[in-house]
Amino acid sequence: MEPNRGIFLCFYLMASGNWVKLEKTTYVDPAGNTRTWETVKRTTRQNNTEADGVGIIGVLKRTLHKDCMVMVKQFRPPLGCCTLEFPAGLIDEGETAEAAALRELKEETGYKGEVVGVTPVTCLDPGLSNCTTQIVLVNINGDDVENIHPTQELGEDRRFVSRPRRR
Ligand SMILES: Nc1nc(=O)[nH]c2c1ncn2[C@H]1C[C@H](O)[C@@H](COP(=O)(O)OP(=O)(O)O)O1
Repeated sequence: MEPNRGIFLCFYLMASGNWVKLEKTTYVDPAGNTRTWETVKRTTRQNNTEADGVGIIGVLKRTLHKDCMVMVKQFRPPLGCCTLEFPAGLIDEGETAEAAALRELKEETGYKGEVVGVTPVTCLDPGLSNCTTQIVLVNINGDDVENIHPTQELGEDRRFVSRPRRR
């Protein structure tokens, strides 16, 4: 993202919940016109961090196997269905993006990884939200005994449970 932050005049709170809030942002555009924008913000962003969360590209490396990308299938209430996603999650108080990535990878996939790279802060939906993410590249040693039988530690509300097919 560019360092130029524009000129914000005020933020009018339209609605607020435990996790997100909706604001009307009054700002001056590059042509000098005063305008408004409806903006969604997370209420959970920690102090001293520019990123709300991390997305994790986890590469599973095993002897005599091709490298695999690790993805998680989980129920997502905003969509009302399950999605196949890169592991991801919010950064906790006092946590670095690297530490959040290793913690979330373990929670969501059961794998223990090693960070090999981190992107600058990115925004995936800047027309809607100021929500920001850092993508963390993680190698997973699939030959490591800790990674032979990984167990997901996702909350019950987000776990994907496969049901028997109807006949
Ligand atoms: N927008 C949200 N609404 C909620 O009602 N609850 C939410 C929102 N965003 C996050 N959460 C909750 C759900 C989880 O219990 C925790 C942690 O989520 P995390 O794993 O860090 O992030 P995601 O993978 O992006 O859900 O927060």
